[in-house]
Amino acid sequence: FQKLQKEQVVAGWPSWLAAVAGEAIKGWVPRRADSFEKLDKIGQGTYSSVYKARDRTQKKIVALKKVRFDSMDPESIKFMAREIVILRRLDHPNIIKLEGLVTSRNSCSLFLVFEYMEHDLTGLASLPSFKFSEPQVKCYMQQLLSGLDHCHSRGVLHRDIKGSNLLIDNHGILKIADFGLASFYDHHQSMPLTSRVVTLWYRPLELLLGATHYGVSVDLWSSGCILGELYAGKPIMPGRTEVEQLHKIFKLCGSPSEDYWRKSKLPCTTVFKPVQPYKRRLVETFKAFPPTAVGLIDILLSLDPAHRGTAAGALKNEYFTTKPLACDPSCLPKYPPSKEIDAKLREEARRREAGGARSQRVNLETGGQKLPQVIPVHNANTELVTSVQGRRGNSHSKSRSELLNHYQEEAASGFPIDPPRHSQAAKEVGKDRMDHNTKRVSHSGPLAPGVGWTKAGKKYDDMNVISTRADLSTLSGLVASRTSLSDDSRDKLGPSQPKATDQVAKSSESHEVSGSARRTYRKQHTHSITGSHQLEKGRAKEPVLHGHGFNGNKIHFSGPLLVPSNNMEQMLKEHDRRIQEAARRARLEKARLGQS
Ligand SMILES: Nc1ncnc2c1ncn2[C@@H]1O[C@H](COP(=O)(O)OP(=O)(O)OP(=O)(O)O)[C@@H](O)[C@H]1O
Repeated sequence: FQKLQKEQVVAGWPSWLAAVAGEAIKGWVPRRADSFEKLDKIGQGTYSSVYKARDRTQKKIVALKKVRFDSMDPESIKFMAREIVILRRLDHPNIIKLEGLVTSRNSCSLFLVFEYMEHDLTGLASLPSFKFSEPQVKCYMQQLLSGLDHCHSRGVLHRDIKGSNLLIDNHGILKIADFGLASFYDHHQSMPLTSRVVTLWYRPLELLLGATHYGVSVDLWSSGCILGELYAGKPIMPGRTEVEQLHKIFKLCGSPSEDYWRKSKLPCTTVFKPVQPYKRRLVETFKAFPPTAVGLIDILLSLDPAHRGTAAGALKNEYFTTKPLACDPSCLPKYPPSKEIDAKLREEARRREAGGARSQRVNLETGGQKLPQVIPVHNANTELVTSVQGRRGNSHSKSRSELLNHYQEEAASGFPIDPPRHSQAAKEVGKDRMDHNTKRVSHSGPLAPGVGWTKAGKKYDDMNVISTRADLSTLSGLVASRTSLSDDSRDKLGPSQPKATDQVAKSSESHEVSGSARRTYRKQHTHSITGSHQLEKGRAKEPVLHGHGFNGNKIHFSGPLLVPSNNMEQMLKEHDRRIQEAARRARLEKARLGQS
């Protein structure tokens, strides 16, 4: 082992990487930073900044993902390296290809080199002038499911399937990206995994109920949400909090059978089980969609994970065998470039945000025309970016720090790490990531305009038939929540980007449940709230679920754990009230900062 480590250092790898993540770099040599010319910043993730760059050696454009971690902390390195190990395990036309790593013996940073992808599904769906045709939706879904089938056949769960992680190149090829939350899994689901994965709107029931033994079905649920979204033109279950998400699932998919509740040993079932069952209304809600699409959505959004089938099975569904068939990717329209413009406008918005109330006044005075003056963009792209900016804001309640805390999962992943000696170290990593470094990002959002064949302009309501035409005005009201990032001065790939100072909404609390099921658990997650619902920077608490009170950061649950269904409505009202209260405080605070 030490010999291999030495060899890797000789090959040019930094010792901190070779020491703890040898498998991630095995057989590779690091690429030199000066063999790339950094162009635009095109993406900002929870644990990364992504740049468009020119590969001087290969003479092509690539994406460089600069991953953030603490090179002094082995756990942090191992966690980051898992993404690399997983990416290297995969090899499929519908999975993003990791082409190399950029670092050097004396460097503390690491860049992942990817093939460059011009678009993502969320961005394309946000194009106001485009509507996806049915063959096009089928084409994207086919590629998504093929990529997923490959992941699953190699023992990998993606665990964050959503439109912004589905990248699309200029030839119409879709590739699944962002394996930062991915994990290896065993088919028997014997090893526990964390339930704190998958962006909220795409998160299946069992994870919301705290499941720790799950499999490919979590990705299939997310795919069902994507399919529904592509037809509806908006996210089909856009919950703002976990409780609201559950409620949306119950209203659309019905509540689980008595048998499900009885058999499932999920931690939160007693808390969330409604007294009156909810009827499944999926078919009538989506009655404007083609029947075969509804049939597949119905399977993918099965409450029981076992009924969701497999990606391979979904590919054989009659949805794909009925005319109109999926088109060939090469037949898909060519879209205008958006990533750089998207990134520049985000940056511009950030600057304006940083300028506070004063610059807001300036924008008002100029009739909001400031942006196009700074960045000359094609009209269509201006619209595109507006809606893209909108759709990037979404409740993204994932916690990589919690993943980091989840040692069993690391073990299940097959990633070669030592068993934890003391869990506190990892907790500190998680804490550090949350508090000092990343604070997590809320991101991604709706896949905007739907296929658009019926009922234009119908108001969206969970219980109403969902319109198949997007209301873009609601989308552009979404606000992305971004992390405050510290730029690495050791970044050798060119001048560092200005610091992102977008608002971060963070929620962190521990719930203490008293009564027969007394237990304590911590959860930390981020909310990105739409429009005026921005949460204040700092700690915004989730609502009390059932007549319990806050005590500092703890919520004490006492009394019956069974929540009567009418309390769900009450609970949601309370949610809204708290969110609005937080938003009001945030506005006041912003105004105060603007004055000072
Ligand atoms: N190969 C690529 N080509 C073009 N753009 C890319 C590529 N990879 C990533 N991006 C852009 O960068 C963004 C962030 O990348 P990625 O999702 O991998 O990072 P992350 O830190 O894991 O983000 P997240 O917080 O969204 O999970 C993406 O949403 C995408 O827009």
